[in-house]
Amino acid sequence: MGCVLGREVSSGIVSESKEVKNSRVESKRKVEDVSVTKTDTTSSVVEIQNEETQEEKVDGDKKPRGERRRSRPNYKPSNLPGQMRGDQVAAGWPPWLSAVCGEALNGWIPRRADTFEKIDKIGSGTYSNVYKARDLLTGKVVALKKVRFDNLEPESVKFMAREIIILRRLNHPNVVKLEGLVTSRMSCSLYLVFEYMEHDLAGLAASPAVKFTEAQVKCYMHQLLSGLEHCHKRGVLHRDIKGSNLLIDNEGILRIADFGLASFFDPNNKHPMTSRVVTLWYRPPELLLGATDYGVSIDLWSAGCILAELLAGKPIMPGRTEVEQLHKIYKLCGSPSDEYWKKSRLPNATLFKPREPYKRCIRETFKDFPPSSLPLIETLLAIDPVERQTATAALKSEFFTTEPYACEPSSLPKYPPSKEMDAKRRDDEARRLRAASKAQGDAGKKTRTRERHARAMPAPDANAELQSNIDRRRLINHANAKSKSEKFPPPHQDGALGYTLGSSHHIDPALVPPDVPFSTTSFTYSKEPIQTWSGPLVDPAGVGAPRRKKKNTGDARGSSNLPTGKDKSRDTQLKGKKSMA
Ligand SMILES: Nc1ncnc2c1ncn2[C@@H]1O[C@H](COP(=O)(O)OP(=O)(O)OP(=O)(O)O)[C@@H](O)[C@H]1O
Repeated sequence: MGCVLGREVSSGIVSESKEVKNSRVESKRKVEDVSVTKTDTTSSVVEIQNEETQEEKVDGDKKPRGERRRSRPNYKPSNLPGQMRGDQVAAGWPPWLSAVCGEALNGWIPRRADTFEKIDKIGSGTYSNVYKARDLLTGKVVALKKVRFDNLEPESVKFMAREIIILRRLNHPNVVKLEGLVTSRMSCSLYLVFEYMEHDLAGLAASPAVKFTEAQVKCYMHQLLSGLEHCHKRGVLHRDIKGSNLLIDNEGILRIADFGLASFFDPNNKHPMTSRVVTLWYRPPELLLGATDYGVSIDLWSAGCILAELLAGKPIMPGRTEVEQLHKIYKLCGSPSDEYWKKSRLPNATLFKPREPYKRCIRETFKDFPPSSLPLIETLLAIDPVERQTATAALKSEFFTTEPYACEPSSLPKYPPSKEMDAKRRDDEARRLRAASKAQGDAGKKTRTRERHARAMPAPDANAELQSNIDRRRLINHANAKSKSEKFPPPHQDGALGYTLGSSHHIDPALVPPDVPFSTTSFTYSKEPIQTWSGPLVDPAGVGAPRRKKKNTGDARGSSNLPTGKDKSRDTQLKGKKSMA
């Protein structure tokens, strides 16, 4: 049975068992800002429990999967003394979880699955499914994020652990709050319990019925920057700020969610971190250029993209590939100054330095925006990360201190459900209708543009093009778990996990869009098979074939051996092959 322990569970945020209370766990370092309540409960059986039970039955008499695969419980922040770990297991936590994030479990006992009633599936992420559910102890509607362990690897477990540890360090009205964890001593499944949020900003922005006023944009941006300010003050970088990760409730409160890519950082004790984070459209230039030494400015860039997007009514830089993304950035924000190239020493600088500098044209492009927004956009979208300043500084900018002031969250309209998932459903429905009407000779062109701009390509898909130095084992492991590995950058490339940096990016010229005027002589060209995170090795014969030279067109500057139409279609096929696997 899923919940073998069958002990008392909490009704609220946290519950505390006798055992935990009496143990040394209690006397050890407490996670900040966690209130502890004690409740006695009974339980009733619901669907979630069945799911969990099934999983454990599959494992039969073997150890739970989490335990079996816990080959390297070496996640530093959680290396609890054995006694404490024992106490946590006695309190009902599975050993594998205690091993990787014991610190974050202190003061909590696991909630039982049978104390929740699943209502609906509301989202599905890279490594999780999210359900709307009712907490049977409180009657409150919550969101349950079920972490998928179908492809359990120590790395995935560590990333999940990091998310939990980070979430428990944060406590702010504009940051989603982890209210508890559902698991049991014998279970290898895990649900994160969150307050239920009805909307997300991407869904609202994509809704044809919604057009934000300046005061409303200020209200959302103020909340976003306040949440970011809190994260940054607590040494947390979010690393995936985008509309679909900004949840909004019916009271207009915005909370930053999805800390799956977040990491701790300490400006005084820097470690190299992976540059393969942040969804492409919101990714700052330094990450595209391979920076591994970065800080809060990466989140501020994303916030700048969101501010401009809310005012423009559509994403401002919807690149399809990393190269195209960088090109869009250069066209809007200008290319880096010589001084910046020199001081930044970015790994991909020589690959992406344009032959001619690009002029910055933010003010011209956004001339219809409220004048007070332009200095803030200029700051947040500065090419040099240092110039982006901080969330605290942004909150003091004239955008927020001039009329019309930010409206009160409670005065925001009550929107119908508008999750990104709802937008997807709308798109699917529109597509279905279009297909039907096309058959009658009427292709609904109007909705198409909006639909195409409505969602950012997730970081994983966008990144797939540049993965070449990934070890084969991970590659095969991830072939069936689309984009998961991108969500979980390899720990050996992420200083946040205490590993040293590993491979660097290899750029395949075949993947450069034809309108990008970078010097292709600076692209490395390899006959080695392209490896990606999201699929198997491609046919080396196809990849290594010599390319024909092609004349540059459009605004491309200088000669290029960028792919021809034929090359491109072959590359597209190759890419298709990769992602299909
Ligand atoms: N507290 C919540 N209330 C309501 N819906 C939520 C909540 N948390 C998450 N969701 C929904 O579930 C989706 C996936 O959640 P989340 O982004 O945390 O998972 P993920 O696996 O990290 O996803 P991704 O790969 O998209 O980053 C969200 O886009 C959102 O629509």
